[in-house]
Amino acid sequence: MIIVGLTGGIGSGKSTVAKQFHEKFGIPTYISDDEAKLLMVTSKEIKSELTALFGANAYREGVLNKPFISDAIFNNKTLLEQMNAIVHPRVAAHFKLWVARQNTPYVLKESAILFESHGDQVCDLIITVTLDKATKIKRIQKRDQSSIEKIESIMKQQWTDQMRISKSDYIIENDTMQHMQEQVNHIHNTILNKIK
Ligand SMILES: CC(C)(COP(=O)(O)OP(=O)(O)OC[C@H]1O[C@@H](n2cnc3c(N)ncnc32)[C@H](O)[C@@H]1O)[C@@H](O)C(=O)NCCC(=O)NCCS
Ligand SMILES: Nc1ncnc2c1ncn2[C@@H]1O[C@H](COP(=O)(O)OP(=O)(O)OP(=O)(O)O)[C@@H](O)[C@H]1O
Repeated sequence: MIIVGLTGGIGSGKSTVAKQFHEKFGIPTYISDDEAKLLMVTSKEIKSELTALFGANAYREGVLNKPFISDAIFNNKTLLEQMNAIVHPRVAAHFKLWVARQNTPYVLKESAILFESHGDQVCDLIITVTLDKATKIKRIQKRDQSSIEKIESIMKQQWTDQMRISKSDYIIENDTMQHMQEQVNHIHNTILNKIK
């Protein structure tokens, strides 16, 4: 079995693309952000280390205090890196266990920060989802009413599309659903042929 990384900046459409691979072709998809968030509330070690890093406000009644953490990290690279150093090694270990349970020709590991977190090192192939900045912002705001300032501060902490593209095997331009689906079909068939 091979591991295919699926990355792209905030709002590029990674989750939507991952859903296509899963629903159309039954490819197991590991959504790193969802798994990270789950581990951040279920792992005693992560909870205590995040509480030591951010203080008692990190959690409210056992629930991650997202607005507080978001405000703290997205304008503070050092703090972001400290949080990542607590969370990401645990996500990597969890991913390894998950992969061992799968039984398909390939699996997808979806992460906005695949390269930044060095998750690309366990991937055999990498797909980057691209989209122009203005459309990304429009779609994010429609999805979750984030402010432009918040979106821009997150974008600044992530790699650019150019950097991702230079290290990727396949690119999906997510301009329209139909175009995206055509590219997903093509890439799925190409990967299957490659590993035959
Ligand atoms: C910081 C948190 C609490 C902010 O939550 P909030 O609901 O305000 O924002 P949301 O989760 O929608 O994140 C918005 C976007 O930020 C980006 N993002 C999230 N975590 C990170 C990170 N560690 N580094 C860079 N970008 C990130 C993603 O593109 C994400 O879609 C939350 O994102 C979180 O718990 N992040 C840690 C988990 C993680 O590292 N995920 C990244 C992929 S593994
Ligand atoms: N081709 C498309 N046409 C129109 N809307 C789309 C398309 N692809 C995705 N979207 C919408 O754009 C928004 C962002 O997509 P999605 O949540 O998949 O992005 P993401 O890259 O996973 O984002 P994040 O990094 O923030 O988690 C969603 O509301 C989604 O429904």
